[in-house]
Amino acid sequence: MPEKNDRGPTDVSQTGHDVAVLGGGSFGSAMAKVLGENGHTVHFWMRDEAQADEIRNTGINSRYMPDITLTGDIQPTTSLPEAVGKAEIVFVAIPSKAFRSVIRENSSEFREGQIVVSLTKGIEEHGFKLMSEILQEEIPRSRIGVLSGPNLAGEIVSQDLTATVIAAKDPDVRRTVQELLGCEYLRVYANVDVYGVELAGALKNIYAIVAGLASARNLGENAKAMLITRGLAEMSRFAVSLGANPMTFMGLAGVGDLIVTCTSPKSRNYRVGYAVGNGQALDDAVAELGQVAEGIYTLKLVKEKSEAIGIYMPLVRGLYEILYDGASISAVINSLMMSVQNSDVEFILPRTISQ
Ligand SMILES: NC(=O)C1=CN([C@@H]2O[C@H](COP(=O)(O)OP(=O)(O)OC[C@H]3O[C@@H](n4cnc5c(N)ncnc54)[C@H](OP(=O)(O)O)[C@@H]3O)[C@@H](O)[C@H]2O)C=CC1
Ligand SMILES: O=C(CO)COP(=O)(O)O
Repeated sequence: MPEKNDRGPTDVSQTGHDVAVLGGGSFGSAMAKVLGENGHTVHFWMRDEAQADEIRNTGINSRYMPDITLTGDIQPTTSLPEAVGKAEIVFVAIPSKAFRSVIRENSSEFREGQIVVSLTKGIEEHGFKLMSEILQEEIPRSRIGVLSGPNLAGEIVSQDLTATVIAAKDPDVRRTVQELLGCEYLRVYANVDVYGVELAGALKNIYAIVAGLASARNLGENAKAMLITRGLAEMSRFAVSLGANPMTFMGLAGVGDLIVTCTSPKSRNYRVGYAVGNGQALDDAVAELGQVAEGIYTLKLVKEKSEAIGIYMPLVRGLYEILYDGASISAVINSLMMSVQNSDVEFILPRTISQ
């Protein structure tokens, strides 16, 4: 007899499903809160016993979400096999650097046909793998989805109106996630371009750092609009060259997420850029943040990859020079402004090839 959730359409028409959230940081907490409020039993895995005890006893995750109480049936655990074993659907909010090792060490716990959704917006250092590709490699018998969009955790836990995107090839995965997460303050839109949605979420972190930096330097509102729009041109050029659908970048996971992280100090990547723009060393800015800013790693990987495949990414190159080569911010800005003037929308008018 197949297990309850092993095959066929998943029945989420009723509330009260068992779900797992892996990762006890800001976003794991935000998603656990939504799922708990939506009436589901949340097996909430984190590696720190003291943190699990605190949430069990008080409903508060004081390190990452000190002002929020998690309500509903939230069951913190430090046993990943227990969380995954009890869950019909698993959401993974582990930073990209640790994503593969956590999944690999526990790969035998995932069941055939189990829905596993990545919430992580990053790229693996070796091999330029996205999280859905890691899931495909490590737990190939699961059904994989990716959630991405303009989703600041701090706003979701305050029930501020939010929209997100579930990307999956399998329509049952899309429908299941829409029904599990959707509520009066959260709308879940669907996409089939898994690679594009996922890559957009990772790439926009780079431009959030750029925008924070520009804001610290008081470059003005026109400059902000220029950076966001040219960031969009650059990230879609790169992603399309790797097989993403350009139209995905017009959606919530593309321009939507770019807008929120490039305009809000609530974004950690923006905050890192802002601190560096004010003269703080990158390492100090990251240490002060105390949470993950995926963009600082993604930047290195995208710079390398874009050079390897010959894709022009002047903002990536300029930010890299500032963060990792000690270039002066004003020199980089000057060089960007004085480079060859080119096409606005290159899907309409191809770029003049000149680096
Ligand atoms: N916060 C947000 O607004 C959003 C975040 N995301 C994405 O979600 C992902 C997670 O980010 P977020 O929750 O914000 O990050 P945080 O920095 O808030 O938390 C990171 C979490 O990951 C855990 N962790 C780190 N390394 C390991 C490991 N080796 N094994 C197990 N757990 C580990 C940390 O545990 P510990 O405390 O024990 O170190 C902590 O619980 C990122 O890719 C981010 O881009 C996506 C949308 C919105
Ligand atoms: O991805 C996010 C919002 O959509 C969160 O951005 P930060 O990681 O920069 O905080």
